[in-house]
Amino acid sequence: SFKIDSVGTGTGVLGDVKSLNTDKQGNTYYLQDNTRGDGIFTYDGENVHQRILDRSLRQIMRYLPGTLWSDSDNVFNSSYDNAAVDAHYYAGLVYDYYLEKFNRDSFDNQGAAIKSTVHFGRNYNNAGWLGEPLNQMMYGDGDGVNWLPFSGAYDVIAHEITHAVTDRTANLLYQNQSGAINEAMSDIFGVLAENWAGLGPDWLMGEDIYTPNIPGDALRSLADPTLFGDPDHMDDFVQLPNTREGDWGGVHINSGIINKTAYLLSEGGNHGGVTVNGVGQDNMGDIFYRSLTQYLTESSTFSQLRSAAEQSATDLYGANSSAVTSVQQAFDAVGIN
Ligand SMILES: CCC(=O)Oc1c(C)cccc1C(=O)O
Ligand SMILES: [Ca+2]
Ligand SMILES: [Zn+2]
Repeated sequence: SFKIDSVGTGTGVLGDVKSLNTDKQGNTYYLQDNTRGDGIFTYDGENVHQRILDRSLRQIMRYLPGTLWSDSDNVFNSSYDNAAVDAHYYAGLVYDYYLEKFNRDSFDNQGAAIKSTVHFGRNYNNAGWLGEPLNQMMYGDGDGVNWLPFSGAYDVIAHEITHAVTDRTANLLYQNQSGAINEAMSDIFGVLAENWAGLGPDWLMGEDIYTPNIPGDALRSLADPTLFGDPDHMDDFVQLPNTREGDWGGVHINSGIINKTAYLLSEGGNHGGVTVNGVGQDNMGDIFYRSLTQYLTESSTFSQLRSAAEQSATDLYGANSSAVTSVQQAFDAVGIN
């Protein structure tokens, strides 16, 4: 069918109004943005019962991606619209971030369509990137106490899309140290994208949707992971079983050590008895992006990330550059050799 670009408006999870690229077919408007790559598509998961989600991915796949989001007047201002508005708008902004900062055309660098399903499950406290064969994001509505709808936070959406970037590049195995690097990459580019978009600047993850009744907290902090119980040094690496209950070896926990490394490399500081001279957010982002896309592999360890970052800084700024020294300082500060 022919694509008819149109521009609507919508109200997000936090009540902010934003313009949306939509597709007009007849007298119906769809959350289909034809202006970026092969398109950005937002679907309604219709709150298919939680029971289904607790079953296998096979069960879930029968219900995804759901129904392409439609509207009669191109004004997406009902409360049920809020999660879809943000999923659509922020996915576009993440597409723009990767294109502008790294000249990367969508997560596969070939303009892949970015698909998201909102209202996934019932009061579902979860968000995620569903890889092959679905290749899409899913966002739960949250329970309203611990979480607001997950697409309401730009850093969360950038976190999820970065999982797709990782899958198509280093493809870091989602367990133990490689999994913690996988998680840290999503947190790092989640924060960098949010700061780039002027929606920060902070070094927190998920602060806009986490515990709406408690101000100032977040899911994770990159500046000080220990604020929310995560380690910031190898001495405190948490050994957990490689099981769902063990967070696959603590991928969302030990990521704090790599998150701290990235924060120190960017902002500088004293940690673990080491002084780090910061290189700034842009240079840190370039070093981690090059590490992720040129040097890391699916089984990379923290130590191999250090080598990748040193090599990336050498490629970008020269062997004797201060940036290479800063990389060494940052990894020394968290005890990664
Ligand atoms: C900040 C985004 C995040 O961590 O999302 C997840 C949640 C809320 C639960 C389970 C997995 C993830 C993830 O994407 O790693
Ligand atoms: Ca944030
Ligand atoms: Zn993640």
